[in-house]
Amino acid sequence: MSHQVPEDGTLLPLMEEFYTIQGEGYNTGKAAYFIRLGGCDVGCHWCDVKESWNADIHPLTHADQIVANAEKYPGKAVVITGGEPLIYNLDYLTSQLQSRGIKTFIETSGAYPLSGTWDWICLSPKKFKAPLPGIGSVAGELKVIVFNKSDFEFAEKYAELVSPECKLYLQPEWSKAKEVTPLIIDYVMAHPKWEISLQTHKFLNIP
Ligand SMILES: C[S@@+](CC[C@H](N)C(=O)[O-])C[C@H]1O[C@@H](n2cnc3c(N)ncnc32)[C@H](O)[C@@H]1O
Ligand SMILES: Nc1nc2[nH]cc(C(=O)O)c2c(=O)[nH]1
Ligand code: SF4
Ligand SMILES: [Mg+2]
Repeated sequence: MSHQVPEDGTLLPLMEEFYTIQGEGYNTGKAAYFIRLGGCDVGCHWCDVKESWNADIHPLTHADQIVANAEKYPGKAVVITGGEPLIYNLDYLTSQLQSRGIKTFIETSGAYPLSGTWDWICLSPKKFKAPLPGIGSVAGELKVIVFNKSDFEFAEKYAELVSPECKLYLQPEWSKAKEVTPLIIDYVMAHPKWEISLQTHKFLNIP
């Protein structure tokens, strides 16, 4: 049975939600409630959450319920991730969160139209399905995953498309970290507009 997700954004396929510490990028170290929506067709072969790809196995959940769950925690920030969260209309969910004083952060590939109102946008572009034009100018951070050395050139291409204030991160692909981390270290020292981002939650053994 395939989901019919209403276009008003009131029902969303929810894979999981958990309170943890943002492990990656600019907001690393901050407590946040994670909302992971199911569904993604970008197809990164190294994706660390392939269980999210099929939206149909994740229950349609009312956005009001998600907001009520998020509100229980003292950390007043949520990270909306997936899957690819921009497959869905996030206007209702984010406006409800913000009206309760909760900051809205998103992790996205940018491959779908931007919806929602955001306090922070992390754009992580992919070779497998390019971001739509426009999201670069509103991203607070660009976080490129480095799987091999061709990804440095890919990263520079997107660095030209983001705003001058956008933070620039290179993050090792987890399974290739042993090989690519030394390359990233050298690259950042030679091109210091870039910073390294590590998936610190995986070292801390937290979700
Ligand atoms: C699982 S994705 C979900 C959000 C969205 N689909 C995206 O790709 O930005 C969350 C973040 O994890 C990164 N990521 C996914 N698999 C990874 C891996 N194997 N190693 C390092 N980062 C990874 C993505 O690039 C993205 O920044
Ligand atoms: N702690 C923690 N930080 C994260 N930052 C981005 C994540 C994601 O999967 O989107 C993630 C995640 O899964 N856990
Ligand atoms: S876009 Fe994100 S969720 Fe989709 S396959 Fe790539 S890393 Fe995984
Ligand atoms: Mg993750």
